[in-house]
Amino acid sequence: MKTMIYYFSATGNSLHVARKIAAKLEKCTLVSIPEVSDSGTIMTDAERVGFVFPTHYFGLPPLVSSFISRLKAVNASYLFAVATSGSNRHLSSAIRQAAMLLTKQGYKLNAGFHIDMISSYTPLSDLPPRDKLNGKLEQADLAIEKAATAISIVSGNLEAEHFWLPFHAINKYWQQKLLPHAYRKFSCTDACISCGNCETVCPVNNITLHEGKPQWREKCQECLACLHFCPVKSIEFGSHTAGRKRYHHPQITYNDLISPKK
Ligand SMILES: Cc1cc2nc3c(=O)[nH]c(=O)nc-3n(C[C@H](O)[C@H](O)[C@H](O)COP(=O)(O)O)c2cc1C
Repeated sequence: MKTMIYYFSATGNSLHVARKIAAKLEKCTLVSIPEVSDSGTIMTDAERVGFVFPTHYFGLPPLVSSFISRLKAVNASYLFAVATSGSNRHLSSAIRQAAMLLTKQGYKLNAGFHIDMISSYTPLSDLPPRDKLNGKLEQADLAIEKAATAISIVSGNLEAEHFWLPFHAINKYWQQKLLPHAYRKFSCTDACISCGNCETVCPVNNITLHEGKPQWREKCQECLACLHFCPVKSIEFGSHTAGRKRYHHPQITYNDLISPKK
């Protein structure tokens, strides 16, 4: 069964999940959503089509919603979505949102999974200590294995999202009212070594170096890849990230996340 998995990942959690699922399937291709986001309609003739993405503000990242709305999966008989997150699975509308977008396109979401991992949203809370972090990722690997098995046997397992409507509303508010101004909250300290990693790792090419220092424009998705992959921790977002740890999934590197076009 020909399979296509479209993923978006800023700090590697979702890419790790996408790779683990792909390893269980024959004839599976992984495609980075930002890589194809500039094209209009996205066509695929795969029979099994999946989406793997982080939960952003209790729902879908806008890049992912826009992508799903433009997909033409002409032969698809099984569609699945996997949302990675940093906290409790019930506080999300991501799978429901993906299902609604697909319904609008005339498709049915057959399976949806939440994988609790490590939160990349360090403006809210710092990372756990290393042993706790590793333990959480081990638990996540078990959940990924279960989801991958279900997907490999085309099981129709759609995980419930209780009270999804308020979270859907929060996600829309963030997308419409807060996200357009998010880029203004980034700053760069004197520790910056002008390496350009932030510019290269930004999935939407929203950062340029000006006199050696990063400048953020309006297209920001608030994914925080720039902050987490700065080798000298010189990038801050708002006033709470200073002194907090940086994160990427231990099995995913900076090179795995940068676009081959760069
Ligand atoms: C802007 C933003 C908002 C987030 N919102 C949530 C959230 O509402 N609930 C949650 O559990 N995790 C949230 N997270 C954490 C991510 O969903 C989680 O760390 C995810 O696995 C990151 O995936 P990635 O490494 O593939 O980017 C948020 C992260 C970011 C950057």
